[in-house]
Amino acid sequence: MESFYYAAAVTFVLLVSLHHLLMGRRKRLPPGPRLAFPILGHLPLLKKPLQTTFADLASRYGPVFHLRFGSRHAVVVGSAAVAKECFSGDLDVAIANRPHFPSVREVTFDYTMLTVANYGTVWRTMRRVATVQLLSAHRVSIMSDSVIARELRAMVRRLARASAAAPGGGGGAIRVELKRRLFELSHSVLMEIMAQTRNTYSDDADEDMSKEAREMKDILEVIFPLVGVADLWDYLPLLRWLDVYGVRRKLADAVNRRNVFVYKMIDAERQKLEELERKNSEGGADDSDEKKGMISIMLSLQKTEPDIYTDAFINGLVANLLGAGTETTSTTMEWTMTLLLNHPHVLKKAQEEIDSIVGSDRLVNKNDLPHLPYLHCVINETLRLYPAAPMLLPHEASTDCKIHGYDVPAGSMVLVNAYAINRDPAIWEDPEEFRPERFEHGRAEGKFMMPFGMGRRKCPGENLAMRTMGLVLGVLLQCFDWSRIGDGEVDMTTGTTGTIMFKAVPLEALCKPRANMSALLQKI
Ligand code: HEM
Repeated sequence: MESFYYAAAVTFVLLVSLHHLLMGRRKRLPPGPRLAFPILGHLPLLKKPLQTTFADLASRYGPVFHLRFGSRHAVVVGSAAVAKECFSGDLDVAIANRPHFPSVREVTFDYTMLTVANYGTVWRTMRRVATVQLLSAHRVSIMSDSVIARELRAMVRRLARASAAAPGGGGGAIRVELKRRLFELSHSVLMEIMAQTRNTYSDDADEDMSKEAREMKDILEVIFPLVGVADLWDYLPLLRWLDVYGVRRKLADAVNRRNVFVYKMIDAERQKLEELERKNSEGGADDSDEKKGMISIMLSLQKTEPDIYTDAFINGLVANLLGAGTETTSTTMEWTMTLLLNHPHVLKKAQEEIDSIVGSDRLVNKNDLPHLPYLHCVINETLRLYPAAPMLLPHEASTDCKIHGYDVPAGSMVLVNAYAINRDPAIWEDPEEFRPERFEHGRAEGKFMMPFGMGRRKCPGENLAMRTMGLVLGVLLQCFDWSRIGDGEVDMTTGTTGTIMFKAVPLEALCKPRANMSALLQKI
């Protein structure tokens, strides 16, 4: 009997070893560095920012390589051809999930937000509401004439007033921290579209941000740097149990503040909706969806489908869009202005185009944008060099699949290095140079870049972002002259934390109303 147990145990061990051996043989993972640490895998070897480290690794291991992030497989894609393969056909679906990290869980109500939800019903419903009610071409077009134009006028007015109040008789150059103004604008546009709420401003000419935008910026400045794909806190349970670095505490505090902020918006909308319904029952109100904000529309849907449109669902979607829409758009505009300051001839050429097409009797509006091709080239060139999400958002394989002929096991994280793809020397001549002319006269047609991603999880806010950036940059260049503070070039160092490529040092610039615009600026 004893020998029977012994034989059974040996057979079992042999079968398990054979299975591992065969599986190991059959799996052909992409190449990658051999040296890895126990438990942590390659994590300690990765210098930040990751996009440049990954570009170096791609030159050694090829367009798709394999790393271990803790016990997780990570596959990094670094060429246009493989990225296109990833985001078409069945593979696009197979890698449409998002990896789940403890830090992300802290800020996304258990991964139920649009940006981080797995590919499935919740994601589909959120994406549909966001696309139809906020980000469709039709909505964006209506918003351009109303909300965006109004907020932009307010921004120009504040800058002109601050300049008029400048020491030495006014009208001179003032020092402006641009990111704050650009964040304020992106934020107030989204707030108005979602809740038809105007931000609270004091009359102080020096105030560059509303109370609400300041609060949201503070919240996002805590959250974004703590939510990345390769942070030790996410991989080492001990760090989390002891809450080393205070990550959990900081995230919980930021989420509480964000909840207070968003629920206040929702409550205010609920009251407005009740008022509207009361008037409507008396026969006197126009309650068409076109006139409502996104939150009101979801609150109406809540009445018929309460299980789907819960308060948590609405809160999550609003918080998510405020986060996804503000930092990306304002950071891209900050990079654009930085590049323009370091390339004054490009700035001048963009201004000349605006002067000749729009003139100085009115502000740039949405109908002008198709007639300002050089401005469009400037924005495209910025998106190529400084994509706000340089590795998109992380994807995850829901099933075993193949990328570029290599095996990618289910559960692997798939990272696409858009930053490196956009600078691929095989596609772009002198790829590191800022040269908007490369997009002129259809010259870049057929060339590939992916600042907004591709496939099912592609950014749904591209329309709104492109329209906002066109109008804001167009008006800022039309109304003001911009110059650097000091003689040297503006620093281009990128931040190293989180998934958004911030400018390490916020841009400050000198801003002076243009002489040909003084009559219009006084009327605004
Ligand atoms: C210059 C501005 C922007 C850039 C460069 C940008 C870029 C991106 C990228 C690269 C992704 C990830 C795609 C992927 O994972 O494959 C993404 C996702 C997303 N973006 Fe944007 N974005 C911008 C503006 C906006 C705006 C204005 C909004 C909305 C108000 C928005 C909402 C979202 C959402 C909700 C997702 C997640 C989509 C999903 O997972 O299904 N973005 N964006």
